[in-house]
Amino acid sequence: MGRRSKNKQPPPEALVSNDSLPSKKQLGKRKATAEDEDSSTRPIKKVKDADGKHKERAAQKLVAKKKGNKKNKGGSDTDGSEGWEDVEDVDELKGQTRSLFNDSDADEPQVFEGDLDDADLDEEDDDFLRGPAQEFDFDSDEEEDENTHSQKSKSKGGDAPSDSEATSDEEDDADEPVTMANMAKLSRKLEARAAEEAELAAEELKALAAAEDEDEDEEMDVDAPEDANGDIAAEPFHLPTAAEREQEKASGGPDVHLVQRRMRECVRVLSKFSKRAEKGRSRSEYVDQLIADIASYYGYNEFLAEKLFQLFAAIEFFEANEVPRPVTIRTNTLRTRRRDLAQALINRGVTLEPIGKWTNLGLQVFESSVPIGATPEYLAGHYMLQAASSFLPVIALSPQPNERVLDMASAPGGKTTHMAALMQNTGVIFANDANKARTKSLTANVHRLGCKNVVVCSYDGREFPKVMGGFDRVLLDAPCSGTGVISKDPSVKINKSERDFTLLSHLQKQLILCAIDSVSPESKTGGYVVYSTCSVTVDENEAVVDYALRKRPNVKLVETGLEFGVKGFTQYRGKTFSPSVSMTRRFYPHVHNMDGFFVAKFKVEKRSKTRPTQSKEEEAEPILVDDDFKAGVQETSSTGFIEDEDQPYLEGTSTSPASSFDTELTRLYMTEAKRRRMKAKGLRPPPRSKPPPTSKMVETES
Ligand SMILES: C[S@@+](CC[C@H](N)C(=O)[O-])C[C@H]1O[C@@H](n2cnc3c(N)ncnc32)[C@H](O)[C@@H]1O
Repeated sequence: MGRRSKNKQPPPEALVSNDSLPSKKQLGKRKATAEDEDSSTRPIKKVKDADGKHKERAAQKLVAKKKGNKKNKGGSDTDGSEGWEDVEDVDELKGQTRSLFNDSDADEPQVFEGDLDDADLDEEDDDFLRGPAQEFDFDSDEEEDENTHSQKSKSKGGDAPSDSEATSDEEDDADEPVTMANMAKLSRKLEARAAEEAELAAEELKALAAAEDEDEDEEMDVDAPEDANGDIAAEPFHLPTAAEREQEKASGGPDVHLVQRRMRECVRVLSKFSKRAEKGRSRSEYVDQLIADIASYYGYNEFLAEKLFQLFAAIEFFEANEVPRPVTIRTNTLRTRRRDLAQALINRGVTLEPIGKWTNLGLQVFESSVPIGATPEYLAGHYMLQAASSFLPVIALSPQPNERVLDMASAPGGKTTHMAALMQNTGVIFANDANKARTKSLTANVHRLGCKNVVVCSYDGREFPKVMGGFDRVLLDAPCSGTGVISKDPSVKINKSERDFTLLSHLQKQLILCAIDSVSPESKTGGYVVYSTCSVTVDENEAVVDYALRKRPNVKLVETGLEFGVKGFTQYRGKTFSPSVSMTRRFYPHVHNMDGFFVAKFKVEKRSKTRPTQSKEEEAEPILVDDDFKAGVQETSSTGFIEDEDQPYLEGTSTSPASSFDTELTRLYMTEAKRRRMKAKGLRPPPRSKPPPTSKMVETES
């Protein structure tokens, strides 16, 4: 029943500047092939090293490669770690794939802007991981950051710099005992030194990579690439023809080593297509082969492999999905303080550390001799087992004490209970979820964590604000495809089709308009909506946000207040979104070591009399809710979009739940009108059999 954590990964990397991408040092080594005897199964991937030292190793390796065997760019390396796919290979693939489309077709994916090597990653966080957790002094919640730094000082204290590196100041510091008084000073020094070191290392890596690239251009015979073991292959690489691919499929698919090599070769060719391509072969043939190999190697259906490859044009995302994300917990400040919780868990044999500077609630669990989901502290509601990414939308929404808040899709309540704590159990949170079965775990969490300001209810989110409205803030953590959480739920790799994305996007568009309409523009303290998903696709994120901006001219995007994350796309594969969409934030497993996530924050203002513009395309777009379409929605209605004629009813919506009877009558009336219109257009109207929502309030108080 409990969850036993054995997670040795670095903590979620949070201190990345908005436009930046991971540098080489972020990437670990992965065992790619060693255990894999059966060519039909893909290799088990393991993180070999996450102790924060890969930067040096990467640099050493580059030096070694440069000095010695330039041909050793493949599955094994020369330092005895046979079978470990080299960090740089993955990185190189990425570097190369980033440029794959530079001179490519018109529908070039807009991926990342900025230079990989410019990423300002705070490797310092990794240094936490080396110190024993028991040394942590969670002195006071107000001084979390200081404590964090002190731990760095402490763990670094035992790890004195080499003579050549240490400045006299640092030598002094190394001897100086850490006290409350000098902790901040020491910590600042250590940080400055670490930043300097990181900068130097990054520069060194850059220089070495550039030199290596040059050497490769000059010396490497492109017709004599290495095989999976890094040796020169007897045969030059040949891109299979369509007939050969068919033949390969018919004979049970290629050997995993061959797939690995082919992926590497395709990336290499695509990065310098005119120089390296086989005569008569097109770029798209290489791209197709690469996507097919990614699909078979990582176990995706080809549709999703292509969709995700278009988004990232790199394989790191796929790699990161093979590794579990860090186990993290959120302190429930309604019951305890983080330092007390940390101490209690440490006493039980749990090894943990603060997640990062951006949250003073989170702890990352590395190892535990007790099931982390069944400790007395867990049962007493001192914490919630919660992915770090799940903190983000609540931080962005920032609910205030005494406000009236709607959590439109809330089960199992990770974010609801976080909001209740931020609101100090004041005001009211309506925690809604369309799936009544899921409200059981929501209710259980609400009780366990001691939230007294939560009303659990179960409506289709699209029934708001007719059910109730006038909220100060609304969180819509929307149902989504889960492409950001593939490491947790690998079934996503094979069970998502194009139709799923189309239907999900429709549902999300419906929900977001209802979320916006549920907010009171007159709220004195708020007037905000946060939209979030655990998906990385543009259809479910920027396209939904942009749609809301077009359909609701009374809302605008505002900054999320999150210090990290990649900017949302303003252009993607021929689509252009509002420039303000760059204020949204994306989070990636391979960049931030947290689940893939998306967060957008809107400010809702008063409605003007002017009608929103509707393009021809939108007018023609019928919103059909398919009976078969579940997508995590088990109890949905099919009311479709709130149309312009809904406005009088929306504007008349009372903030009192008691008015829901009137609005329900209205809804039924509207549904009938809509059914008639759909029939007139030759469309199949949804079934009538939905029970009235007024019966759906769920008891929370025992
Ligand atoms: C991403 S999960 C929410 C997770 C939750 N916010 C948390 O932090 O624990 C999405 C939820 O949306 C619910 N859902 C799906 N369709 C819905 C709809 N039409 N209206 C309201 N909720 C819906 C699902 O049952 C699911 O629990």
